[in-house]
Amino acid sequence: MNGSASGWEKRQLNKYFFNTEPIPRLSCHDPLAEELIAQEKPVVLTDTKLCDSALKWDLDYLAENMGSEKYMVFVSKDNKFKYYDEAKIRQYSSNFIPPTRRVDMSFPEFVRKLKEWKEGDERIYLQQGLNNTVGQAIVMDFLQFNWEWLNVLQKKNNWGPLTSNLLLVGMESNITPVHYDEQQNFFCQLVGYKRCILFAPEYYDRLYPYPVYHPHDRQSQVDFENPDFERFPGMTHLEGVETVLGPGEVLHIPMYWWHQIESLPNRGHTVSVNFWYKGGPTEKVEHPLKPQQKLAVMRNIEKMLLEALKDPAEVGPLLRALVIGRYT
Ligand SMILES: CC1(C)c2ccccc2-c2ccc(C[C@@H](CC(=O)O)C(=O)C(=O)O)cc21
Ligand SMILES: [Zn+2]
Repeated sequence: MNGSASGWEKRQLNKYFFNTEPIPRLSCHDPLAEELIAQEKPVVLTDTKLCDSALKWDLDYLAENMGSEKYMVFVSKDNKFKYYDEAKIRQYSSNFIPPTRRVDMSFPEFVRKLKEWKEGDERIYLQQGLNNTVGQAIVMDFLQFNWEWLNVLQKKNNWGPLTSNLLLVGMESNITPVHYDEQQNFFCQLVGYKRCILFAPEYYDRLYPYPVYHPHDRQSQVDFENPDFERFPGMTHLEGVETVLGPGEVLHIPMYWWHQIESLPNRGHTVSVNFWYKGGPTEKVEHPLKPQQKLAVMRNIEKMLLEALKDPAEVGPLLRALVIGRYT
């Protein structure tokens, strides 16, 4: 199954309160594909062969070849794996309780836990940067990725350097809640199926990101399964795009685009690799600014105000005094 989930498969997906349109699915040879990437719009590329050498990365192969290193595994009491910035926990005065905890374990140990898992147990999600500590066979597969295709796109779009490749091995039904990243992302699905729901960057006024100083910076405060429309009224106008990504398919998640990623229920564990690139420099600033640029401006204002006021509790009142009755 991929992309246009058929009837019974659609019923398998969580039903949310917002509508979505399908993300275009194109061949990487279709000029429209590169056009959408240049316009910073999401697109599924069905035939890049980007990670074909890794389509064999099933649990046994990875356990066999991921060396005896310990890998970063997140553990959650429910099926949500919300990112949090450990560095910000210390600065953030109030008592922040991390929603997941980090455990380091060897790959064979991770596979055993996956296979022994039963309803009610904590869920696990392996997230590990691909680096030279992984086994020789994995490095060989990695070197056979379709780098020339990626390098051409990187140059055409004037992106910065590739900063990291994350290897992700998750359980069916695991959810990474809606958030944005400040990098361009090519997201490759290798094993299993992931539902990817995306929202345009201008929806920052409908997805209510946490304050920048909060450990959950860049995450939405909204819980799609339990939406609080009183607290977050902008959600009622939310509209997204989505796709179900299958093995061998690549989704471009443009920088600042919100995304929620769900390993499909009852379709087995998932293996993905992502490619994060720094965004390119902004040549000449044109007005009106793009939503992505406005988001960057708002993040800088928050940081400056915090630097000036020190106490996060003073930021809201000052911004209200600045805006209400004057800019509203
Ligand atoms: C949830 C998790 C494991 C995590 C925990 C703690 C710190 C960071 C992260 C982190 C970062 C990226 C992903 C991959 C992907 C989402 C997905 O595929 O689930 C995604 O959002 C992207 O590629 O941009 C997943 C995670
Ligand atoms: Zn992300």
